[in-house]
Amino acid sequence: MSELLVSGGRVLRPDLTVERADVLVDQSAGEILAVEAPGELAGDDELDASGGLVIPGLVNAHTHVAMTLLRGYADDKPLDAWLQEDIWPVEAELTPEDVRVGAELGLVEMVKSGTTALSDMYFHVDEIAAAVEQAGVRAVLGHTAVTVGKDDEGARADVQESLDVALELDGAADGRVRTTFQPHSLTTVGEEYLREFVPEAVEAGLPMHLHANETEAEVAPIVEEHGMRPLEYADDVGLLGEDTFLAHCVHVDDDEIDRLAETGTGAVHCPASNMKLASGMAPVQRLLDGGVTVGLGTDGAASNNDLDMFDEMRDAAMLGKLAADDASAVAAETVVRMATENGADLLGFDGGRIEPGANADLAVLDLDAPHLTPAHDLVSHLAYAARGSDVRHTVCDGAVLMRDRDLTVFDEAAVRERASEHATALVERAEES
Ligand SMILES: CSC[C@H]1O[C@@H](n2cnc3c(O)ncnc32)[C@H](O)[C@@H]1O
Ligand SMILES: [Zn+2]
Repeated sequence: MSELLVSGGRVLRPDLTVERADVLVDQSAGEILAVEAPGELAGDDELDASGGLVIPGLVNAHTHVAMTLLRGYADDKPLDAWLQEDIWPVEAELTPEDVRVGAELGLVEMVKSGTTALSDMYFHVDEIAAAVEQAGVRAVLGHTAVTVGKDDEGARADVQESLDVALELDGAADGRVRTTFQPHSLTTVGEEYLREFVPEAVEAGLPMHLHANETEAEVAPIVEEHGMRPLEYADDVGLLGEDTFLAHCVHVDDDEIDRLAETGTGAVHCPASNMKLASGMAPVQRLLDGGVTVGLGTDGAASNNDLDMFDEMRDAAMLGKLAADDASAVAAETVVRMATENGADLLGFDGGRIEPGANADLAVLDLDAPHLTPAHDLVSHLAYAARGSDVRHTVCDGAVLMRDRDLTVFDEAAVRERASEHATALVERAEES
């Protein structure tokens, strides 16, 4: 058994206290073995955490990792126009290789900013799974089905593919890949397909991940067509439950919050995307107070425009206060929990905390920086002051993915160069078509 010692630093404990301690990792089992006072433990290999803070690896609970190729391609538009005028036309030109390269770039960015787990919605999912396997992170993947604009045969094939991919890929990358059934949203997948396929997904035991209640504009057509609020409709077609999490949940009323809590359905807050697309302010504190598990996600790099979960924590805390008109809402501890244990809960991974028996998914933050001085409160720093670039080491499943900011899993320069080439060629193809 090979053991890794993360030594000399301070450790963020599950109760969000900070103590000086060393962390011993069983690299073959991918588990944390012990957290003990400095000097008590020894390992075969060592990661120097002196002057640093050991935190659980961050969990990006809603993203489209391959959309890094579209970073900065279309800005300053609301969701509907952004998708229909810009994003969907260029995505129609994406090749499997583009998706692989875009996913690699996104995973490089994630590992460099301390993210060790993600939940992704996209297509050409084999390519994303291959990139995840190489990156060494954990991921919940799936093929996202859209039926609007397709004939019945095309629509059914797309939803069937979502089921098939979820069943086939589950457990890939030595169990680091799990899967979800993914209707894109309540307005982009027709009712007949939801009524037919959702029970099949439930019967197969598949968790579900979809966009819901993201913009005001998508609520009215659902009420008009189905005579119910979106989440009443989602419940009616069988989408809500303990194995479902919904991205966004911006425009939810009190009854819908109760419904999420009663069914055990999770929510993923994506503050940067909601601000950039002017989708609205999610009632995060009300969701949490109502008993909903809320994780945190960046959404894709085309609506953010980065995949840095430290940014996301800061945005969530700031926007949460504005939404609640209360400076005590969505406090520092809350966003740290959202980005760690809540995200791990939603994704079904036994992580998000530094304690014996938990997955050995962690990041070491370098505190030796002007913007992290003085150190009155390190939880405050995580939420409000730290940046992804402060991460010194990243470990997932016991493996060191980044040591002293050098990636062990990818040739970063080569990934960036290939991604730039693919992004340029992709946009040229889209302009020609
Ligand atoms: C068909 S794969 C997933 C699909 O979702 C699109 N997407 C990216 N961000 C959002 C968002 O905030 N709301 C809805 N859909 C989004 C992405 O471009 C892919 O087409
Ligand atoms: Zn999304």
